[in-house]
Amino acid sequence: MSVVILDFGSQYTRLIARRIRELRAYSVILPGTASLERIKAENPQAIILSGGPASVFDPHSPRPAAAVLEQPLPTLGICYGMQLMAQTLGGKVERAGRREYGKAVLTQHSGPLFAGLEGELQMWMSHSDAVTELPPGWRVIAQTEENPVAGIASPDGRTFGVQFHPEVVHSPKGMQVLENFLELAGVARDWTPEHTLETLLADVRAKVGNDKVMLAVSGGVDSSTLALLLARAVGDKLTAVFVDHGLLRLNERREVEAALRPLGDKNLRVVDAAQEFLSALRGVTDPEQKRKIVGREFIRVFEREARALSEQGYRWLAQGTLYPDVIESAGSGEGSANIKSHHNVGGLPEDLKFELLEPFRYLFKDEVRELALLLGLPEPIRMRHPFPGPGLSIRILGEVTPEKLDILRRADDIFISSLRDWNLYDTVSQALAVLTPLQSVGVIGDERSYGYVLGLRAVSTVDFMTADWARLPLDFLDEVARKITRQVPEIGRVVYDITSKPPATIEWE
Ligand SMILES: Nc1ncnc2c1ncn2[C@@H]1O[C@H](COP(=O)(O)OP(=O)(O)OP(=O)(O)O)[C@@H](O)[C@H]1O
Ligand SMILES: O=c1[nH]c(=O)c2[nH+]cn([C@@H]3O[C@H](COP(=O)(O)O)[C@@H](O)[C@H]3O)c2[nH]1
Ligand SMILES: NC(=O)CC[C@H](N)C(=O)O
Ligand SMILES: [Mg+2]
Repeated sequence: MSVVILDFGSQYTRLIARRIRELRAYSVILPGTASLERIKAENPQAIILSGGPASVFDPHSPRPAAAVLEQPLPTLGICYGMQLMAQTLGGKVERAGRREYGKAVLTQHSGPLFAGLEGELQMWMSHSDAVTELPPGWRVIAQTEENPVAGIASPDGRTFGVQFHPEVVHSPKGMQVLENFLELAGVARDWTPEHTLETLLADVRAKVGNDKVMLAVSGGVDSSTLALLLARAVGDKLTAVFVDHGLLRLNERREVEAALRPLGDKNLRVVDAAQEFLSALRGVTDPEQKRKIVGREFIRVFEREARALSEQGYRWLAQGTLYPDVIESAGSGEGSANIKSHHNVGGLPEDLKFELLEPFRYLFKDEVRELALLLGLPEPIRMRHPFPGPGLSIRILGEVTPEKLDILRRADDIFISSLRDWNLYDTVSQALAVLTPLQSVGVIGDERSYGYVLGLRAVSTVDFMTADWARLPLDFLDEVARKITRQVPEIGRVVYDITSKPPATIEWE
């Protein structure tokens, strides 16, 4: 039993799948052009047509097989999906007089798709085409000020189209719309994180067979959860490698080694590669170049270890890659833009000798944390703030030098330990310090000083795709700034970053 999501290239297709999982239903994403037989093979109870960048006027735009829209299963078309439905079934789509982008308000809505939702509803829109005539017998079920056809229902009341995107967080009641659709369609709601875990275990076993797996493990939640999953799936075919690239935080290597000890000495390798990383980064200031260098150096270390450890070599390199890493690196194959090359995706060298094993590639951080709970990952690692693979190299703006690493380590440690002392660590999703190349003038003991500007950043977020800056108490920030300028004399000024994502990202590079 499943919900089949037909993908027409929307940025949000994976988000639709994620929402369906959150509603405890099982979903499968297929290409928008999949045949009806292929769809039927998934035993669907309902179908969702995603949005997409194409326009239904374009003769080359992707279309569902003709029979798909004529079959009787309950279907929800979102944006481009709704436009496809309307056009194919005898209605009309036209270029809208005014585009709708961003927040829109449904001034009117009616019927079971909006059950439990009263009054005006804010929904996120992103379209320039609009349905202007309905297929015979269909009804309008939602309108905005700009758009008289923001939602439509079929004559049998089981198939719907919505011009807005119920799957994004900026549609605060969008989940209710999706849930209503699943209810109306009678979709089974018994898909739990336990099921996800079983599916991942089975997939890994089927893929790996008798081959050996090298796991890149960082002590972060994603790769540590993956370590437990792989240990369960493939047992002693697994070797975990933790790389100390010289870009770790104060005491981090010791802490990570202690945390990973349960994997067993035999299955864990800690590699000191600081010299290689630092010399490869020498003189480099461009953020993308730094990321690519780190990505390449990581792989060179894994290749070397693989050769040293086993004659037959390792076929698989496992990484704790998540979907946001993939989207931001434009590796999703869905036409999204390159925001930054995550070292583990867009930063990989082209001549990679491993096959990648990335079971979490389509999951989001909070979903991995759910799996971590099931697998018994200790709480401090499960709730640890993320720390990017390129480490402090992307938190030192400009060139990375040993001196700057030392300054940043001491400052970062004061910030993070103060968060713990004030019991604030768990109230934010991620916190970090950034060393800028700026220097500014100050006065200490009547003398002029000239020190670096340090940025502090703390954010709250669920999926790390969007984030808001954390409203940390002013007394806390005051204490941290005093401590840092007192204990790290190279820093002359401390600033707090009050930018959300978007428009900024969480890291500064
Ligand atoms: N120092 C490291 N040694 C070995 N592998 C690493 C290291 N840092 C990162 N990686 C690999 O890169 C992947 C992506 O890093 P990322 O920081 O996003 O995930 P994580 O460290 O597992 O979790 P978190 O996001 O909580 O830090 C990791 O899952 C891991 O496979
Ligand atoms: O392993 C990683 N390799 C990378 O290259 C990388 N870049 C960003 N991040 C982390 O991803 C999340 C979103 O970050 P941004 O808002 O800065 O894009 C935040 O949690 C970042 O810390 C990375 N993690
Ligand atoms: N987000 C979408 O699905 C957009 C659909 C179509 N490209 C439009 O502009 O209307
Ligand atoms: Mg990490």
